[in-house]
Amino acid sequence: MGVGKSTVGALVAERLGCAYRDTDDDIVAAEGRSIADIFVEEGEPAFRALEKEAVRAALAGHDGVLALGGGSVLDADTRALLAGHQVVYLSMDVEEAVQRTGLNAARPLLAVNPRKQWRELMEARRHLYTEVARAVVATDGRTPDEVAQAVLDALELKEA
Ligand SMILES: Nc1ncnc2c1ncn2[C@@H]1O[C@H](COP(=O)(O)OP(=O)(O)O)[C@@H](O)[C@H]1O
Ligand SMILES: O=C(O)C1=C[C@@H](OP(=O)(O)O)[C@@H](O)[C@H](O)C1
Ligand SMILES: [Mg+2]
Repeated sequence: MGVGKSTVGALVAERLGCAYRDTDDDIVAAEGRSIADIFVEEGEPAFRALEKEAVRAALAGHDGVLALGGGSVLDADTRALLAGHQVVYLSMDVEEAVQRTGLNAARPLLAVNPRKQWRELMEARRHLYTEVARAVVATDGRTPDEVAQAVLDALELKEA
């Protein structure tokens, strides 16, 4: 969460001259309400069910760069679907995470004690990110443009 998947995903798509899509945006558009509202009104399991279908639909119907929500890898079927794709795991340390997400209420899982929540989420998820990733790109101290270039380099892709 907050590592720059959405920001860098759009930059990578621009450089490759291909389409960009973000499953969180798809969910918000389909539901007509924010991620935070979905969490509050329906709870996390309901959000995860929407997310699973959003990722499945995007992987089937989109050709280009896809940014996922940070929790999408919690679903085993989603991880299996990702196996055929060029998945990049963007990493950062906790201090960078707190700076990037700040006190932003858009991420309900970090709403209370973001530093502790982020650490705990990463401890639970790190192995899943590593499992699905073809490449790991560290983002600490790098601008979004530098991260986008590092992603292209890691996947050995050339700018269009
Ligand atoms: N490399 C970076 N350096 C500094 N800030 C960044 C970087 N990448 C993204 N950000 C900022 O961090 C915040 C979270 O980025 P976002 O792309 O929404 O992350 P994610 O989709 O992974 O949650 C945004 O305010 C964004 O502008
Ligand atoms: O990691 C998570 O569980 C979440 C990450 C968010 O997306 P970003 O990773 O784009 O912030 C969003 O899907 C939701 O708030 C839950
Ligand atoms: Mg995002």
